[in-house]
Amino acid sequence: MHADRIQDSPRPATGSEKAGPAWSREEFEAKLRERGRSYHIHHPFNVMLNSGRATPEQIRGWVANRFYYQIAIPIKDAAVLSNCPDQQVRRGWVQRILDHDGFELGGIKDEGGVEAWLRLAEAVGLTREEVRDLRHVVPAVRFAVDAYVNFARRAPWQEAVCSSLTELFAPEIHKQRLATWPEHYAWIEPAGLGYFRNRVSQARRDVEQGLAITLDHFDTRALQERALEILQFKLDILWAMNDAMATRYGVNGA
Ligand SMILES: O=C(O)c1cc(C(=O)O)c2c(n1)C(=O)C(=O)c1cc(C(=O)O)[nH]c1-2
Repeated sequence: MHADRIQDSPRPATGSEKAGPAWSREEFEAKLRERGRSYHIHHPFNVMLNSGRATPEQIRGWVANRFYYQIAIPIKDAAVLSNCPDQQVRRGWVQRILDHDGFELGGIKDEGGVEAWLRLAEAVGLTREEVRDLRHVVPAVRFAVDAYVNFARRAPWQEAVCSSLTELFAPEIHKQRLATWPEHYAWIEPAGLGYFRNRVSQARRDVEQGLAITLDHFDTRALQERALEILQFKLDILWAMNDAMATRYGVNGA
């Protein structure tokens, strides 16, 4: 992981000649998207889950461990808000907290993503209690997730925004689950997959905002390279979570 380098390195010089000229917005966006090659969609543990080779125990292990990520996301987003002096950005960003924590306002009620994840947990045969008390969360998953929250607390808010850009690649992984799980895991109640359905459109909207901020802020070559490093740090967090789950629950061969 690159956490130490990201958190403790000095800020890069802006406009440094050594770094070369800034990439155009299109080139920069393409470089960010290229990093999708190290998204956890390619991790052997995830490939196992989505190709139908996982046992119920492995699926339960994944759902229970991922819950720790789910509850960390709104805390991470609150950290971004707390560091951000731009009202317009906060107005957009606050939606992410509502997406996960839910809300009840003017007669409209949305239970939110954390609740949807608990429904997924029940659909795969876990109790809400054993998920909420985090008894199944393996230490390295906890450390990886905590590294993300701590980064968002300590980094300039634009860097924390940039670190959310793994969401560029998330609609694909959610769509993959929706396409493969009902066929491979008929024992899972389909209503339990609602979380993945909701996230396809929510992630697209998140990415629109996160990408616009990143393309605007990281506008020298040195800053653009730093943005790539931050994105890689976050990709590594997701990869490390999968490594930890693979170690605990095993990976079945093809
Ligand atoms: O299931 C996944 O593979 C996956 C990955 C990611 C991601 O790329 O960080 C997120 C989500 N799901 C997700 O559901 C979600 O709400 C989310 C928020 C964020 C973020 O960094 O702010 N990432 C993700």
